[in-house]
Amino acid sequence: RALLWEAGGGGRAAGGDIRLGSAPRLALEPLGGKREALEALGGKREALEALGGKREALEALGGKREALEALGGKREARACARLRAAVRVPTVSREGPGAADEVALLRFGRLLREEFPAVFESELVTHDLVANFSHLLTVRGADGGRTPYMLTAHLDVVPAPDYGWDVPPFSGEIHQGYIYGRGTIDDKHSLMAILEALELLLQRGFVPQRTFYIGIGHDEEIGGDKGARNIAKVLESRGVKLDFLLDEGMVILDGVVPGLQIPVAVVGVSEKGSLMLRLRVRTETGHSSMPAKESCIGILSAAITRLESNPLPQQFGSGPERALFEYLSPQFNFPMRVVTSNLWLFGPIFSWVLGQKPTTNALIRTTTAVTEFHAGVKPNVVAPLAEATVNYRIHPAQSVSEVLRLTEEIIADDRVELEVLSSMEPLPISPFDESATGYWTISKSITDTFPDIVSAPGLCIANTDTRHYQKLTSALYRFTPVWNKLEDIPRYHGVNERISLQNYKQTIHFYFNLMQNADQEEPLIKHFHTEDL
Ligand SMILES: CCCCCCCC/C=C\CCCCCCCC(=O)N[C@@H](Cc1c[nH]c2ccccc12)C(=O)O
Ligand SMILES: [Zn+2]
Ligand SMILES: [Zn+2]
Repeated sequence: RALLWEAGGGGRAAGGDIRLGSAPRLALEPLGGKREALEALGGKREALEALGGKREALEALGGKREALEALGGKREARACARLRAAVRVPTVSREGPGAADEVALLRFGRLLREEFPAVFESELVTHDLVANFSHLLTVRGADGGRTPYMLTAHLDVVPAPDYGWDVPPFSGEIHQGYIYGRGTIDDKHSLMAILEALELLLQRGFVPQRTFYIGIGHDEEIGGDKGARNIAKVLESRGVKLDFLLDEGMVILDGVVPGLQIPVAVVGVSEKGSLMLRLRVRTETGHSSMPAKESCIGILSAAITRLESNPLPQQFGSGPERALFEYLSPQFNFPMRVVTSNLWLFGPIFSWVLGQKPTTNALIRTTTAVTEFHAGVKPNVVAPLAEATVNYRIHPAQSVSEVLRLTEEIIADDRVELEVLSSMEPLPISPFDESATGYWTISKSITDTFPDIVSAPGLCIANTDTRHYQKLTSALYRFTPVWNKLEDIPRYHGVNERISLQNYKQTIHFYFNLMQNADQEEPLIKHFHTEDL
């Protein structure tokens, strides 16, 4: 069937080729494959209509030939279309009971089955649906004697109100060489890239030596208690032990680490703990013409001010952040190289420097974030109740109970009640020494994909599903190869979340390399190379 693509609207012609108004060749050449490319754009006529016309479509591609070259060919164009389709399914997780969009979750499951036929129809692959919406894939290896490993990702996303976005957050639009939308870096890029890599390898006749699992949770953004927790239980009930597990987490940082001249891929070998604390003050209510000296709002505000002006003590040197800077030391510019190679001497001053910016401050201490404040009922009523939420992310050198004790000391006011909403201790440090095969498999796959960057172990400052898998392995790693400049960091859970076409292609290559590297005993040799893709 042919498509008619006229300026100002689409329509289907009775026969013939794709028609593109006044400049057909110009548009078709960069598309490099007519129908396939248009299909790759995500659904023929609908996609073109969504793109809104010839000029808009080309603009959406962000520079015609350049954008398609960035995609690198039909295969990449299809992969890109699949990620865009994934973004268009609004698998939003919200706090509270019954808040999951079950229709979207089911639709997403169907999308995976339809888009990755080689995976879902392979005799090597078993698919388990877990807790209705999560997925566990078992890819059976030829050598049953080798310890399996696991890749994990999540299919849910945080909410994305339209406000502030350059394009609608669930449109998956391409703009100037980037795919925009909620989930493009957290975490649909990783989930789709894992399946793209497996699909490609299976199409090429790849039979893994060792079994591996792919776990896809559906509620990571609200703690993973249904998805990842039950995937882990299924594996535990089967007696599975893992060599290592790789989940989302840390990323490639370019220009984020002060003084570092080259980009660094930080592999999270530990993860901060978390404490969600409700602060509550109750006072007598009544007519606002006769207020008491202090209101619950004033008392709670003062407590919060004390918490914010007394950050918890820095812990530099007692967690994995030290290893990060020691690994990276040769790559720093002159004064920083001296500092980072003599941390025994410069540790305190370096720690002070790190404490000046939110991104690096998060590495060295338990952070205190006041995230909610509610109080008052009416302008002329003395408020009976003021409540706030504080979210601590706990440095591995501290514990939940220590943070609670310090909070009480800092607030020093019995009128402020504390209620623990949820808590989790920091996760242990996973091995990254020479014998840590998981760490080195990930590290080698980073180097294979990005020859010009360094990788280093570090601390994951946010939380992931990995804690649910602790009974299966003590080698838990957190990394996806998303390339971040400093200005990109607020895109996580923020507006204009996006991934470049080039970076998405690299993400697929990373997992493609990893699935082969994971099979190798020393030396690591691959059969299929990304140049063949
Ligand atoms: C020199 C290094 C500088 C460091 C710079 C750091 C830059 C970090 C860049 C990106 C961070 C990306 C984080 C991605 C993983 C995010 C996972 C996530 O969003 N988790 C949520 C939800 C969550 C999951 N489990 C729990 C448990 C307890 C609380 C919340 C959650 C989150 O962490 O809030
Ligand atoms: Zn995530
Ligand atoms: Zn997230």
